[in-house]
Amino acid sequence: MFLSVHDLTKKYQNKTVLHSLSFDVQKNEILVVLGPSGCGKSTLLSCLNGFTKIDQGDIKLDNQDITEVLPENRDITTVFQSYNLFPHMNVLKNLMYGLKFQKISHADARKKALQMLKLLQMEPYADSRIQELSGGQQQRIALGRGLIVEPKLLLLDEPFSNLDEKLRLKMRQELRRLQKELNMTMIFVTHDQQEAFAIGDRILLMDKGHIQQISSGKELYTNPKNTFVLKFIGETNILSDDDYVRPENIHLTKSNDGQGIVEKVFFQGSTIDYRIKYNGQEFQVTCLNNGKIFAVGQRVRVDYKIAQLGEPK
Ligand SMILES: Nc1ncnc2c1ncn2[C@@H]1O[C@H](COP(=O)(O)OP(=O)(O)OP(=O)(O)O)[C@@H](O)[C@H]1O
Repeated sequence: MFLSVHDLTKKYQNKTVLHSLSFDVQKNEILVVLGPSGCGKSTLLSCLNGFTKIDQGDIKLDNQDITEVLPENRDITTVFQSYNLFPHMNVLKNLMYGLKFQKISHADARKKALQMLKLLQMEPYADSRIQELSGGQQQRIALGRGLIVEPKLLLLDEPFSNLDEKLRLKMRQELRRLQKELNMTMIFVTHDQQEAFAIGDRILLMDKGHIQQISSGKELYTNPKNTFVLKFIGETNILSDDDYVRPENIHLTKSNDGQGIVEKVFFQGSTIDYRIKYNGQEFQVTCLNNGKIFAVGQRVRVDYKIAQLGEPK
């Protein structure tokens, strides 16, 4: 395994915030760390890059035990939500800055920075001042500064959360493109599950410093291991301790003697969400908008197949 984390434990005073985490990351993989606010995502990154000392466990990167290695010698770079760009340097110089600590000539550093600008599709901005760039452009340069040093591992801590929705979607695709072109290994932290699905080869879902599940996004959604995963990922109708049905897996048919009653209609554009009262329980249902929209008070037949926790649907 390229990155191997074993039994990683972190305590602040007497409070354990990371509980014996063990996981691997393959070379050229993007692992997304997902979880609610305060679950320990940033602390985990900080333990990996070495800025936070761990209490227990070990970390191996590319066959080297880096548990006790100083941050600057770990060959790991972190890109943060705040861009941390230098306002007094132009775009090209900001990119070249990352190479300052590598033993390469000024001319080669400049050449590499120009190549990176090309890869980022920002060639016209080489001489621009940082303040002249939009938020998305600044984020792209911050990403470029992390990528240019070609670290063994690139850590990204909610890098797109300052961007508007449209730009965020674009940057997700951009990141995947850059990762493929540069063959990078990345760990990407987010609390946004759509972002996790879009970016991650696999997702490590965490809660209160414990790993709840590590798998592909599809597996996380269709085969949640426990109630936390089930409730955290997507919407769901819980029927009993282990039984549930996802809103899109409920089929409604107009029927005057149907046992379900439409209580609320939420028009979403391409889909329509309904709240249905059926069998003494409220159900959330998502239907494709095929032009036939049920009205509030309509009686409907309700069909679904029950899914069970921990079992493939
Ligand atoms: N320096 C510190 N001293 C004490 N407790 C800390 C410190 N840093 C983090 N914590 C605690 O560790 C836990 C995990 O925090 P962390 O910032 O890693 O969570 P997170 O998942 O990144 O949250 P968010 O999504 O809100 O950024 C929290 O309970 C936090 O209060």
